[in-house]
Amino acid sequence: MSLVLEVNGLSKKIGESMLVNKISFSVQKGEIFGLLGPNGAGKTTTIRMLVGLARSTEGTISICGHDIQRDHRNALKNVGTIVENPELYPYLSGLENLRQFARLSGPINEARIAEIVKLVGLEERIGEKVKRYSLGMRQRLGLGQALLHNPALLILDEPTNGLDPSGIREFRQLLLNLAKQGTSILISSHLLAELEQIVDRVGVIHRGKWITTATLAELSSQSKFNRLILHVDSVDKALLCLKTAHPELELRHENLGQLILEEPPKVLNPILDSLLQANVQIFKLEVQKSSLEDVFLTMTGGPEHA
Ligand SMILES: Nc1ncnc2c1ncn2[C@@H]1O[C@H](COP(=O)(O)OP(=O)(O)OP(=O)(O)O)[C@@H](O)[C@H]1O
Repeated sequence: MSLVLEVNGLSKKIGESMLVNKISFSVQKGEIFGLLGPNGAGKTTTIRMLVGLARSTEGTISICGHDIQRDHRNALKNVGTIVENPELYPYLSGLENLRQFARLSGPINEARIAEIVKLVGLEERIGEKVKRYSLGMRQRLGLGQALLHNPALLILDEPTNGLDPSGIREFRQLLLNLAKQGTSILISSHLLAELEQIVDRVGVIHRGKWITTATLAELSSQSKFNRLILHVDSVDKALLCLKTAHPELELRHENLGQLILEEPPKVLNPILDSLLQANVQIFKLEVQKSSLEDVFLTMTGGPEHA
């Protein structure tokens, strides 16, 4: 598969701070790649370098084979972006905004504009002034602007910030459709849950350093804990029985009727046999693995502190 974006040893230093520290990753054609990291991790700084808004201190960025420093114009010709909020004129209609943007970004004809309006699902409202648009509609119009010149790579910095759940869902669907048609997408977020449903791979960044590049399945396989929850009629009876018969077990008792076994053994028969012999009624066995979010939090040093 061909590489649309290749980043090698990229750093950004301001004063004595390394905002981004020798990161390397790549994005393939038609891939949705999530750039994931807690607040202040260095996502925006990275993206600003990728779209030519900031200079790197060291390292290289290549977009569709063009080095961003040596061949700035050809590299950036292949990029569409919304960094922070899309820049829109509120007193112009959606269509006038697109036309204005088209004039600025090169020869783009009316047919392409109409195609974009359809693609971002704004046909019915495109004649209205943008100041009357909801945040979700503005975001879709911004996406339309970014796509007018049919870029191979779309770069989005936290694009669903502030959108309601239905706005997020629509936006997600749009991105999935674009990727299916071959557009590569780099999308940043500080929330794994926002990326989970669309990305092929994620790159985790923390304090400017690259932690890992992984598919969601690979991340999931790094789950740290595994627990078994036994739903029983009497936790006291079950606890007494298991502590005597299996003192090696790590048991916890949190909720009414539930006994928690951390890292249970592979074969459960001896445990269940002991409980049955002690006349404990077992209603349900529940297995819990650490979630992807837990894996991410572990990698980045626990929940964020504002
Ligand atoms: N111009 C600057 N000078 C010095 N430090 C900066 C500058 N811009 C950003 N920083 C710092 O660099 C770090 C990375 O910031 P960046 O905005 O790239 O993070 P982020 O991952 O995008 O976070 P968020 O999710 O909060 O937007 C932060 O600690 C930030 O305070």
